[in-house]
Amino acid sequence: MGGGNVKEPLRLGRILYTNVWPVYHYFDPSSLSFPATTRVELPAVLNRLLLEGELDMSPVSSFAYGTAADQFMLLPNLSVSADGPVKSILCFSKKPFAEAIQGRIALTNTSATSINLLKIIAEKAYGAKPEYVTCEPDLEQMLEHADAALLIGDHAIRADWSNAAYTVTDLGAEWKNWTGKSMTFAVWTVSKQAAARHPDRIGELAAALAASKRRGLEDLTPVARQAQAELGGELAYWLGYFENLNYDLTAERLDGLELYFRYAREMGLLPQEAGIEIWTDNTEIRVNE
Ligand SMILES: C=C(O[C@@H]1C=C(C(=O)O)C=C[C@H]1O)C(=O)O
Repeated sequence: MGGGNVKEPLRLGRILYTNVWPVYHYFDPSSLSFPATTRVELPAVLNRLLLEGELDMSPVSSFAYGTAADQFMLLPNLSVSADGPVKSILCFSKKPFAEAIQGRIALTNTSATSINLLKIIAEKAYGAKPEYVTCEPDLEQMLEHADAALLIGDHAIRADWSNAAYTVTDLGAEWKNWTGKSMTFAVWTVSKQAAARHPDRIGELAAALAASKRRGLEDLTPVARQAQAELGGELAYWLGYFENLNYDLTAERLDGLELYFRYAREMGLLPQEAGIEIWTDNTEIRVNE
């Protein structure tokens, strides 16, 4: 028997961006056998809420997990990853990328993984020493004061649709060209405390998300139609966008993520080694109360 108060809701987070929709399209928290609340927020907000103990399980920036990996575990086979271009982690510049990143870079305040990925690429791959400023995700304002601007998620997609004049650099593609590896931007992260208190709930939740993802990926058309209805664009764009993303957490994904963590550690962006721990049904010692 799992411990914990049965009336106490499980506090879930969900990323506001479209990129997670294939995982959630057939997920209905009200059909879980236990009460659950959901906060839908930008990644940077979810990162803070999870790290502060305000959420029990949420997809968060993989960088945020890396900052406190000892207190959290990852739900199996879930991520937002790309093996090459990602299409929504985009650096916009007026000059070619290699030149623009020598100057001042405006970083979206909605991200943690991608802003550090850009620092790693700029400094380690290009030997640049840029100046960074953190900004609201508004491309025109960002480029008023900077040589390059990084946007993620729907902010990047919308900016890409309406700003043909800029050089657009896809950081998933940059990472792949440089390292040969995939990049994992977000991971479904559960606090060890919640996993110990409610192992049965976490198991049921992981199964429900896995089932929703399986159905969502089986036929992406309903997901793409909803994205088109809510955000505009072509159906073919959204189908291509979702088909291109990876939602698994295989050995190949972990390999790419571990290299990212290693580089972040080497640059002093991460305070400590981040060992990756995956939740399984029997990870936790179950406390009988
Ligand atoms: C692919 C994406 O992945 C994301 C990037 C994140 C980050 O940079 O911290 C966090 C969550 C994901 O939404 C995207 O937002 O475009």
